[in-house]
Amino acid sequence: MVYHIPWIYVPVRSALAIWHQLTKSEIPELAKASVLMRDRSRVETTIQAMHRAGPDALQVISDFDMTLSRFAYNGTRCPTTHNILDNDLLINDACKKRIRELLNIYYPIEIDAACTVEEKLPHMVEWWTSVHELLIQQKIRKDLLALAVEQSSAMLREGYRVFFDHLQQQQVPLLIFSAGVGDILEEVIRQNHVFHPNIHVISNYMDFDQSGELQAFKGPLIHTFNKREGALLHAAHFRKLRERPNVLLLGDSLGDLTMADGLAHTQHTLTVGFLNDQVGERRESYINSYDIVLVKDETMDVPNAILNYIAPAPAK
Ligand SMILES: Nc1ccn([C@@H]2O[C@H](COP(=O)(O)O)[C@@H](O)[C@H]2O)c(=O)n1
Repeated sequence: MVYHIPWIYVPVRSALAIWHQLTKSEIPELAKASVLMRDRSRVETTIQAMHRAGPDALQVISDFDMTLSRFAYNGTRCPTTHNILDNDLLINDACKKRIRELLNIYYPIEIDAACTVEEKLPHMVEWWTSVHELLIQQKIRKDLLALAVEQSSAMLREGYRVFFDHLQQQQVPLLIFSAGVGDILEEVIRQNHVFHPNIHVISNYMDFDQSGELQAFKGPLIHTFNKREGALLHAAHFRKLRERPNVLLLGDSLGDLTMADGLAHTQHTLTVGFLNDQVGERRESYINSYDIVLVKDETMDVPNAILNYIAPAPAK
């Protein structure tokens, strides 16, 4: 005969219900329509563990283009850091035309859900290399970069100030790991007044000659799908942060998931992926790869709410 012991099962059930309720009430943003999760329980358990460990155990690693910066505003695409260079101040019409042709050839490959990373790799190297060579031929002037950023329609995601300021106040290190152009991304965050001392940038930096003209790009090329190699090359940076084993990782490409590969030891990692483009085709792979997927969400609401729970601002 099987006896049901309700006083065992009922409390377990209600404990689970309270658990879900707790996270829902602490982070109601997770119930936004734009949020998709493959395994809500894993997300909740990870967030709770990171909350218990607190801000001193945390570091944030984020991609820049289309992750911290907006993908679109009022239905119009916002520029990437490379696209910001598409300005009469910096390059001539023939160069603009060629860079746009290359974008039309290679961007569809970058986001093609039917293509493997291995298949994409040579194309990404070709794209970045060709564009950088074109930019070098233009002898872009360093002193005009700030003006080009000012004249561009680049925008950081809604809620960016809370994100940057909160991390700075809580002294949580923010690594911005970008396959874009480092000089430009720094200028974008500087002009938005959020280039705080807790920020470290790994990116493609321009090398200017003595007269201030672009002569090369520094260091090994970083493209969307080789961030793992880039992370391993910057082992010294990651070693400095070994006392912070919990990682909040933000990206917009599956390649961004390797940005934390330079860390020797991690305890808890929560990955948040912005799915901006080709949503239908890429939804499944994003849900299978990121813990939280934000579909066509131009805000920092969810990362901000998670950070506010993991690393709450001290009560005033
Ligand atoms: N010539 C190029 C090359 C790349 N892009 C885009 O920039 C993004 C940079 O990568 P993040 O790691 O910062 O996301 C990438 O997604 C490319 O689509 C470009 O616009 N022009």
